Amino acid sequence: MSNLLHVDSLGYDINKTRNVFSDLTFDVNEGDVIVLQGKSGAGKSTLLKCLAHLIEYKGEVRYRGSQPRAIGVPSYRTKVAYVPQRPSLLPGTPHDFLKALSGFSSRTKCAKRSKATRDYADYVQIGKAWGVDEELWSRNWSNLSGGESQRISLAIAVGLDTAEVLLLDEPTSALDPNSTNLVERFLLDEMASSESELKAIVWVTHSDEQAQRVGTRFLRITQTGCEEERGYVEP
Ligand SMILES: Nc1ncnc2c1ncn2[C@@H]1O[C@H](COP(=O)(O)OP(=O)(O)OP(=O)(O)O)[C@@H](O)[C@H]1O
Repeated sequence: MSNLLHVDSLGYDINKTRNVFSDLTFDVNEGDVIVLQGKSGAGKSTLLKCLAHLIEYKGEVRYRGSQPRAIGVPSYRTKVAYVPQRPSLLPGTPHDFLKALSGFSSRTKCAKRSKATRDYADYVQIGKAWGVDEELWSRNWSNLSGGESQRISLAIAVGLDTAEVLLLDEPTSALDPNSTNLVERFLLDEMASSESELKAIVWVTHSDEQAQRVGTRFLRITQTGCEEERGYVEP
């Protein structure tokens, strides 16, 4: 299986003083669903942000052998995409957001099946499969529930279909068991489909059951490094 991300001696300090983690070295390969483990505050969300090149870090991350800056950070982020646990409060509606996103040239260039220009209806369809009513796409983000905005953000990330690696931060934390099941199934089907760009997921979850259902690898991070576990272990 080909290597997608190589993470070498990655470290993150808050304000250059407090060390959150250091010396994280691991690979993300095609077919991996890596469940990130670590106690609360260990830096799981921070690690995802580093991998998405959203915050400054020490060490190196390479995507298919190249550094994000060499690829161009906006293009890199279309290939290695971060979906936050709680979408930051965006202006306007999800529909407005999609229109703005579709206009970014980095996305248009990367789209294999012209999904950057795919119909609004296609995204709505993905959302519908997860129980998101069409009407919600035209509602202001600020008036959506946590679970609604979480599913819509994920539907947008998956629908764009430019990312080979998705970085998911507790993607179903606000969902009921049925919606959780639908989202998990959809993501694993996308991973298995040769039509989809998606080739690997780094997944943060606090659910033991979910970790067992979706994980193919289990990586524990600590302040001083990371290690592979045989399965999910409660922090
Ligand atoms: N901007 C920031 N300023 C100060 N401290 C921060 C900042 N961002 C994160 N931290 C701290 O860094 C540490 C790692 O946070 P992070 O959210 O990555 O942990 P986590 O493992 O995802 O936690 P949880 O499992 O509770 O979601 C925490 O101690 C957090 O308080």
